Amino acid sequence: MLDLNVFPPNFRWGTATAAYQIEGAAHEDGRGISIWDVFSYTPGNVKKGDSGDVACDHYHRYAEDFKLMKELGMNSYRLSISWPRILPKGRGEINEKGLAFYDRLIDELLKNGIEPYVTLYHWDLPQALQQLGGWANRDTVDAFEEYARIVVNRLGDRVKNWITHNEPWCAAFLGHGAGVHAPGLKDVGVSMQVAHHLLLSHGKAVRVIKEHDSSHKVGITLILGPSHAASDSPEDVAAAARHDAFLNTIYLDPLYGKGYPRVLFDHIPALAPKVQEGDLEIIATETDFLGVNYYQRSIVKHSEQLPFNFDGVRPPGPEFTFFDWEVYPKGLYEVLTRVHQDYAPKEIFITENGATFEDTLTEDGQVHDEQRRFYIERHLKSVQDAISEGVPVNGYFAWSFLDNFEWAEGFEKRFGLVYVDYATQNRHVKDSGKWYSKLVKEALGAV
Ligand SMILES: CO[C@H](O)c1c[n+]2c([nH]1)[C@H](O)[C@@H](O)[C@H](O)[C@H]2CO
Repeated sequence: MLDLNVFPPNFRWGTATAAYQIEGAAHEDGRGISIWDVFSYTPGNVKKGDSGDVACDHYHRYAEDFKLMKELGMNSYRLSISWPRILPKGRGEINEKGLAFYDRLIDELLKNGIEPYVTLYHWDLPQALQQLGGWANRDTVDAFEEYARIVVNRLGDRVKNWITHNEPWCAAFLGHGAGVHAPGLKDVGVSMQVAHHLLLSHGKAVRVIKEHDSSHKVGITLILGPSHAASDSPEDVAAAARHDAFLNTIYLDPLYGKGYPRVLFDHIPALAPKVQEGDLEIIATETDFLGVNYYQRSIVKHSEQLPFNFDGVRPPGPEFTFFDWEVYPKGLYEVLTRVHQDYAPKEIFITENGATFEDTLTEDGQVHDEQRRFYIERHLKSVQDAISEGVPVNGYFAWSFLDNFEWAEGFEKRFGLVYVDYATQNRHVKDSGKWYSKLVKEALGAV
C-alpha cells in the first residue's frame, strides 16, 4: 500500500503532544493556573473529574520518554509550551524555573537527535488573563506577543520551527461557542471575536519570530476537514458551503490574504468580528508552512437551527473510532489537494492525525491495536497520494506519542502509539507504535 520512495528524503517523521495533556506537575516550580486547570476542576466538565494535574508525569519523565522516542526512530517531535509555566500571571513576572524546564526539555530532545517543532499555544491560557476577559479581550493579543518574544528569545538558539497556535477553531468555538472546552462560554458572537484575536496574535507572533531570526520557520496549525453536502439540493449545498467557511475558510482565507469568508458573515452579519484597520494585513503576514490536523470529514444539511442554518448528518462509516468519528482517510487527501490548490502554502506538515480505540493492556504488556495501525496506514496513503500530485507535504506527526489527557474526555480516550499505565506511569509501545517505528526507520533508511 505505501511506497516510501514517494516521501521526500528529508520528510519529518514524528509524533505530537501538548503541554497540558502530558506534563502534569500542574502546581510545581512556579507554574501558574491555566483555564484548563479551572475548567477541569469544575465538576461536570471533564469525564470522571479527570485533570492534567499529573497526566503522563512528563515533567519528570521527559528523559525516558525521549530515549524511547529515539529508540522508535523518529526524527521530529511536536510539543507545546505551557504559557502559565513561563508567565504565571500571563504577563509581567517571568518564572525562571519554567524557562529552565523547557531549556532541559529541548536540550534532551536535541541530545537524542530529534528536531523540535514548538507550538506556542495549545489552549492553556493563564487564568489571570481569562479574568481580564481572555481571548475575547483584544489586550490578550499583546500578552501573547510578549509571551512569544520571551520564549523565542530563550529557546530560539535551539528551536528553529514554530507553530503559533494549535487549532484556533477549537479554542474559539469549542471554548467560547459550544462551551465544551475551557473557558466554557456559550456565545457564538464572542467565539467569532476570539477567532479574530487568535488570528491577530498569530500574525504578531510570526513577526516576533522573524525579527528574532528570519531563517526560522513559522506556521499555524488548523483543524481542517471536508464539508460534504448531505444531498445535491441547493439548500444542503449552501449549508455545506457555510459549514466549510465556519470550520475551514474562516481561518484559511484571512491567513492567505483573502479576508473573512462572506458566505458565512453575509449569513450572520451580527456575529462578524470587529476588525480594526491593519488587522487583516497582520493576520496575513507571510508564513513558511501550514500545519494541518486531520481526523474526519463532516456531512452537512440545511437546518432551521440558528445561527448557521446547518446541521451535521451522521456519516455512513462503516468504520468509526471510539470517539464515534468516522474513519475517512480520503478526507485528508481532499483537504491537502484543496489547500494546495486554493492557498498554495510553501510547505505543509500533518501536525496531527490519529485515532482513539478501546486499548487493552495484556498480561505481558502488549497492546494489539490493529485498528489504529490500519487507520494511520490509510491516512499516510492519502498523504502519499497528495505528494504524488505535487502537494508539498514535508512531515507527519502522529497524534499522539503517549496516551494522555483528552480534554473533556479525560483519560478514557487513548490516542497514543505508546500506552500509559497511569497507575504506574509505565510506558508500553503498542503494536501501532512498533509498526510506525519500523516504517519510519525504513523511510529514513536506517534499517
Ligand atoms: C476537533 O478537533 C480535532 O478533531 C482535534 C483532535 N485533537 C485535537 N484536535 C487537539 O489538537 C489535541 O489536543 C487532541 O488531543 C486531539 C485528539 O482529540
